[in-house]
Amino acid sequence: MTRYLAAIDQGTTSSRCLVFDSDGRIIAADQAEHEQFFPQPGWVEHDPAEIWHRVQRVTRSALDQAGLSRADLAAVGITNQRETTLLWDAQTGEPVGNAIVWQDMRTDQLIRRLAREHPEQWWRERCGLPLATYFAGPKLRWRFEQDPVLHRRAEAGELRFGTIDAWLIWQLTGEHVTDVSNASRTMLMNLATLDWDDELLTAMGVPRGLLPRIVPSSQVYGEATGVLAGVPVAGALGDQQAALFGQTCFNPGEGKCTYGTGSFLLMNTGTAPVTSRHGLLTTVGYQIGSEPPVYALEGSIAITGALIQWLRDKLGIIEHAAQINELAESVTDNGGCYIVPAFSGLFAPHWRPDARGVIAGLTSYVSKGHLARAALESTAWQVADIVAAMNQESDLDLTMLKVDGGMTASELLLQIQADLIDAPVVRPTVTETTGLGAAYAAGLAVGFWPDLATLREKWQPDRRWEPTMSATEREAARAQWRKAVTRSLDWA
Ligand SMILES: Nc1ncnc2c1ncn2[C@@H]1O[C@H](COP(=O)(O)OP(=O)(O)O)[C@@H](O)[C@H]1O
Ligand SMILES: O=P(O)(O)OC[C@H](O)CO
Repeated sequence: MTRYLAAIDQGTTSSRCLVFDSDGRIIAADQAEHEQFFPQPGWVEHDPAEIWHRVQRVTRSALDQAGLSRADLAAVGITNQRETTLLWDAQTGEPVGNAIVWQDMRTDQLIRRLAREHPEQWWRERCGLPLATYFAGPKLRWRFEQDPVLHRRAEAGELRFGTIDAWLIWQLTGEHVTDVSNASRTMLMNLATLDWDDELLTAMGVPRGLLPRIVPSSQVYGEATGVLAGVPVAGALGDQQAALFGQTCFNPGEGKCTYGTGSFLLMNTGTAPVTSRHGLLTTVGYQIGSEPPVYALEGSIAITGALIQWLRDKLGIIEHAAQINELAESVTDNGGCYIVPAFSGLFAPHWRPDARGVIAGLTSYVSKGHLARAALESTAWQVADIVAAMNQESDLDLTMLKVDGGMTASELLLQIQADLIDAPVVRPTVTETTGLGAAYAAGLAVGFWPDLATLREKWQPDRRWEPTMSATEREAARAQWRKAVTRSLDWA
């Protein structure tokens, strides 16, 4: 009997496989990191073959841990780091070079050229995204400009393009498809038609024959071979959209923030896309089968947990990420110190590739405790800026923020967050919402769960943080934070 669902969560630093029971509880999980390649400053690459090996390994071992065989699985869902771009050979299936990761900034100059070819508004109207190094389309054009032979091969139909979802589905089933939430991050898909847009393809120099077929987020794409032989591959979502789904944000105005290496706040805006005027992205949230798509507004932040890793690995002021909290609790405030971790420029709502990190307000009074507190505050301030932009954007005010991701182990961070957004912050019992969302999408497609209402019933709060800070105190601190942000600009 098939009583379980598997989710493959292929993230920026690691790949996970999670096995869920019908109540949405995790019964087994395994995780493996893959190598990060930094061939030049600002460049980040992954080896697609290594990723596929890691995915197979964690899938096998999660099933072993649970004492299950693949016949026990009703379906598998895929969720993935988004925007990361790769090419493979259509015949052999071998990757052609490394994947260019979403954080990679090599397309900076190209982006400036693209901005001269078409104004910002032209891009936004079609794909809902600002021109930025972040997205897949510019990465693809960069590869073709660097290597005209590659471009000729693409035009001759010898290559396949995909984001990580498409790569994994291709490996598992041999189908060349991408889910609509991932496609909405390429700058190649038209947000209204949900098809590849001829004007965008011409602007990016991308031949249509290279591209996967765009499919709903919840649908059977094919049957797996190999490690999951016979299991329907039945759902795929970009990882942040999967977390939105796993947090059951099914109604307009419901939103979540996932705090990991970076942080990503998405708010469901319903079945019509909302064009951002305040530096957010318009993206597809999810699409269930033949139902209309659900859109979301997103604020993407490149560096949050990665700052804690930097304090650990490069400054050595802590040994383990969790120690940041003890250190931050050893002081009562930030001692006047603000950190703006613009290591890869600033993403939403600023979109400033020229920004670089700053520590502002240093005096000889500042201790490592103050730095630790400023580091947690920098995460909360960046998210608060997104919440402010979200609330300006539409009449769907976020009245409560659902949170998840590795950094939500920090209760201090979540209290600071509630204070800075002046709204409650709620952490659910299952914080692996990304994997859960992918499992939900796959489970709906095969009838394992009947409907969204059933999924919503499974969401349980674990803990809630209420704001305690006075408005005067918050606005004074916000003014300091904003000043620190201006100091980070126009550096690179
Ligand atoms: N107890 C903690 N307090 C604060 N930050 C933490 C804690 N534990 C982990 N982190 C941070 O959370 C991040 C890992 O979260 P995770 O959701 O696994 O990230 P990702 O999916 O992006 O790899 C790391 O950047 C780490 O610095
Ligand atoms: O893999 P994560 O969790 O760092 O998420 C990365 C995002 O999908 C980038 O858009």
